[in-house]
Amino acid sequence: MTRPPLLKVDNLSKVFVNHTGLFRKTVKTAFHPLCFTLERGQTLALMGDAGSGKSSLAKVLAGVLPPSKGSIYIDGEKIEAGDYKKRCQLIRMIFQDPGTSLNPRSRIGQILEAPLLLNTDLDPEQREALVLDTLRMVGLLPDHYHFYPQMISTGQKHRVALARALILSPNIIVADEAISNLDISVRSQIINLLLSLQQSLGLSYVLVANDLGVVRHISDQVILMHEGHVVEAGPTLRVLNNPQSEQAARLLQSYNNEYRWRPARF
Ligand SMILES: Nc1ncnc2c1ncn2[C@@H]1O[C@H](COP(=O)(O)OP(=O)(O)OP(=O)(O)O)[C@@H](O)[C@H]1O
Repeated sequence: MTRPPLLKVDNLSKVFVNHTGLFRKTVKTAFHPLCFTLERGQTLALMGDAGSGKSSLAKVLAGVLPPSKGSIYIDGEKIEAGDYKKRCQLIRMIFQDPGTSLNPRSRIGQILEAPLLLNTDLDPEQREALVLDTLRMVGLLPDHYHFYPQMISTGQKHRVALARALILSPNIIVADEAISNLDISVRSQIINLLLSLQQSLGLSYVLVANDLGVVRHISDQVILMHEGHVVEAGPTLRVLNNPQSEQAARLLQSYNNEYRWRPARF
């Protein structure tokens, strides 16, 4: 029997309904029904112009937002919307600005311990050992356990955010433009770290990306979005080098104009 894909998304959609008065509401479709699969150890980049639905899709995948319709399967098993405990052991999210998503009043050790307290039965010693291992895995020192977020650099904050996502050993990490605002050298270090973790742990990534250089360098598949619709999807090099529609070509052209990043070696 063939193994199911690691991630299968089936007719997933998101509509925001906001009540603006007693009998009034606004309805906004963030993304229309879409389907895709992602294999183990592979990276999918979500690209598209502002408001095309990338962040909403990332949040629905990670369980931060409930879907309006459709299903998500991991390893062939359907993930139910309310099953947070199971979902966060399979799929974890790094938010748009990891710097501000770290509580300034908590030490790094406490920040990393929090998901373990909520989701595992590990005792304090086991939790501390796992936190220290995870700090090491992302290139931080045991001493960082006692630091507060404001005592470390932006690049180190990104490493902490990555450690927090990794600590429950998920199969998939979803990152919402988590690397786009970094300066070039820090960005290269984080990208290299993501790639080496992917190789050693067999992780899969779904990355909301706004830089063609990054997408070309790290992703295997791309989904191009516009106004909540998938304009084009497929293997990265095929989509970037040979877009099949005028709309996809136009979208890529706008990224070309903003091209900023090239892989660098450290
Ligand atoms: N909570 C919300 N309530 C209502 N509409 C929303 C909400 N969040 C997002 N939207 C709308 O859904 C659409 C998709 O937004 P989303 O943030 O997913 O797009 P995006 O591609 O990530 O954009 P950006 O690159 O600017 O972050 C937009 O029109 C946005 O205004």
